[in-house]
Amino acid sequence: MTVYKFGGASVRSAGSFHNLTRILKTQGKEGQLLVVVSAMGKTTNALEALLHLAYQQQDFSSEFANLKDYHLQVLRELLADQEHRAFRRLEHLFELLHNQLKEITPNDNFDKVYDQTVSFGELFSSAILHYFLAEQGIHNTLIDSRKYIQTDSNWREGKVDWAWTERLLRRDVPQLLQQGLVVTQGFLGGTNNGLTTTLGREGSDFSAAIFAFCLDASEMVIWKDVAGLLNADPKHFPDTVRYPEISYQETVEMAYYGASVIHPKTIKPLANKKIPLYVKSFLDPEGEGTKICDCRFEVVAPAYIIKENQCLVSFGVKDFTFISEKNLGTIFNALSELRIKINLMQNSAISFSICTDYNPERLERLMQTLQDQFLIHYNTNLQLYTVKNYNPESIKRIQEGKEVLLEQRTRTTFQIVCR
Ligand SMILES: Nc1ncnc2c1ncn2[C@@H]1O[C@H](COP(=O)(O)OP(=O)(O)O)[C@@H](O)[C@H]1O
Ligand SMILES: N[C@@H](CC(=O)OP(=O)(O)O)C(=O)O
Repeated sequence: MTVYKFGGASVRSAGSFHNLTRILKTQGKEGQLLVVVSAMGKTTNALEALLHLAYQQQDFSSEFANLKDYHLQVLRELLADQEHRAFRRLEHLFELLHNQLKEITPNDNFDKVYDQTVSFGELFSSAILHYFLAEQGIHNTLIDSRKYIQTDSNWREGKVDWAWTERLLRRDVPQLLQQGLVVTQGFLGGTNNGLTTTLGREGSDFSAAIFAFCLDASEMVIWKDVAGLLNADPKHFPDTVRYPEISYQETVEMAYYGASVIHPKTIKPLANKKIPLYVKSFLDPEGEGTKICDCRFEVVAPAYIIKENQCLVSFGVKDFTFISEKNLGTIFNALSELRIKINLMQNSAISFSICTDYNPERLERLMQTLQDQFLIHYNTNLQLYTVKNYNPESIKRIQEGKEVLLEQRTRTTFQIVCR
């Protein structure tokens, strides 16, 4: 079987749903296909904004109405029968979202209500896709990924119970695939007591890889708005080159450093079973794209990766003793407790610095935890630039016009934290 993943950009309008259907009709492999879909366009951001308003007990009615209108309008454009039961289904889902938002109080665990709220984006899009494909003559079964991808209650980044997930998927999905296409949501999981979890922002690629792994897919395809995996984000670099074929290892490193085209957790399950991953363009479905597989191609072109919205935090000792392993242990424990991930780190005699994604709430809690023991300073609004397979020209290119706050290099990788 094959797994296809369509992200927000490929389902952002009625036209995109038509395009997706064309891809299924023309590119559809002989055999069985499971389609994983993300929330439409920027819906997850809109849901995050709604959640913040509700959490602060502010009025969210106009933002809610906008989101509902957007989805209903797409459905109206897709279905000729304006009385189709898909409308009732969508109305019902929005009612559930509204109830969820109304019940939120500032005392709730934010991360827990985040998952119960932000997950609606994929419930909306998958319902729309299910009804629309059926209308287009593509028989399909919609399954609820929250009932299959089992996680713990590590809200916003649920840890997958692989054995349980595999058992559930293998029990039900193979027979559904024999009857036709299976459609499901990316990004979502569920706990064993029926609560919703999410797998981390942009986690639908990872969802697709979980399905591919558990169902022994022969290949997985992620459909994007780019020609394949490129050596840089074309939104920031005008002269990119596409990798026709690249190894899992190169890709996982690029994803780790912040190449947002693939979620970093996607590669491991696929590599473990040597399932090839294709990155293809939904704008040019016939195009070759990129094959990511168990190969060892020499990568010649340097790869440029930018992580935005970075924060550089320095922990200094207060008494001129040197930074010790004990100090580092204290800092790492606090980071791990607060789920703050280090993107880059460096230590000197009397201080230790980390570069991390900027999250004001977590940073505030980090300060509270450690300020008695360390002098803590931080800078925000920074970027982390990484060049893999660098050469002197590529280093010059990324340093130009930047104020560099921290620099680090290995034999293959050059990184700067700058503004
Ligand atoms: N190395 C890269 N190669 C290709 N695209 C990249 C790369 N790095 C970042 N991108 C960006 O990733 C985007 C596609 O990923 P994303 O927006 O997450 O897709 P979706 O949400 O539709 O799954 C592209 O539009 C491009 O701007
Ligand atoms: N909708 C979720 C999950 C996701 O993966 O989306 P996309 O495939 O559009 O990046 C998010 O925006 O984080």
